[in-house]
Amino acid sequence: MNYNIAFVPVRKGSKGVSGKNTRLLCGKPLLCWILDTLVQSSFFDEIWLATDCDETEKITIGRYGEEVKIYRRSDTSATDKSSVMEVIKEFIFWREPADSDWFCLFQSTSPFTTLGDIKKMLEMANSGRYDSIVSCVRLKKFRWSETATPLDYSFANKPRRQDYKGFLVESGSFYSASVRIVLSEPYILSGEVGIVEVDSELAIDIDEPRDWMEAEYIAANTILKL
Ligand SMILES: CC(=O)N[C@H]1[C@H]([C@H](O)[C@H](O)CO)O[C@](O)(C(=O)O)C[C@@H]1O
Repeated sequence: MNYNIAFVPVRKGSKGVSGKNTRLLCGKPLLCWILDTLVQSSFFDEIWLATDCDETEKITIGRYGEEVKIYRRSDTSATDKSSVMEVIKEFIFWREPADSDWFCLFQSTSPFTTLGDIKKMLEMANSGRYDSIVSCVRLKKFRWSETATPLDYSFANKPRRQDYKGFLVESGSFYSASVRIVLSEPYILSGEVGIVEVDSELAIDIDEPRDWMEAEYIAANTILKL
């Protein structure tokens, strides 16, 4: 069994939807949707929130106590230009987990990540077949090239949507890898990559105000009705 570390980075200066992590999505701060799921899962040996923001820290301590640990990320890893790898590497240099530990990044902007998706990802991790794992969603759209050529069919043989397999797109929900990969490679995905295909109805990645409205719709009409 791997030693599993869940890591959720947030920052106060988020653009697109301002203050989104503390904003209430159907009555619950956005950040708490993924943290609730991680805590309820009991799949993780450690759950970390990496933040530069007092308010997210306060909400997290108040709701989860010791169950979610706080990592105060540096200002340099929390600018508009910072890549997520900066805060991940900063955290790992500080925390010094074992090379064989399994590091799981969850984006709070995908609040409807399910226990089933996480279980599948950790089972794949435990199988020892993968160096890293990413969540993807299947889209049944027909892509076109910039030079006006259809990429997914020929004019002579266009499939019906029901018969079309579609293609996979990163959902943004989670990314995971052994600590060895995270430390030695430029990106969290590397080596033999496994894919967890997640439900396209739930796999939102909140970036723009329009995404927030869609998330509210999904929360009200799907999640809270389950
Ligand atoms: C792990 C990772 O790569 N995260 C990146 C995500 C995903 O690429 C996106 O959520 C996929 O949908 O995009 C950003 O938030 C963005 O471009 O603003 C930057 C962030 O570093």
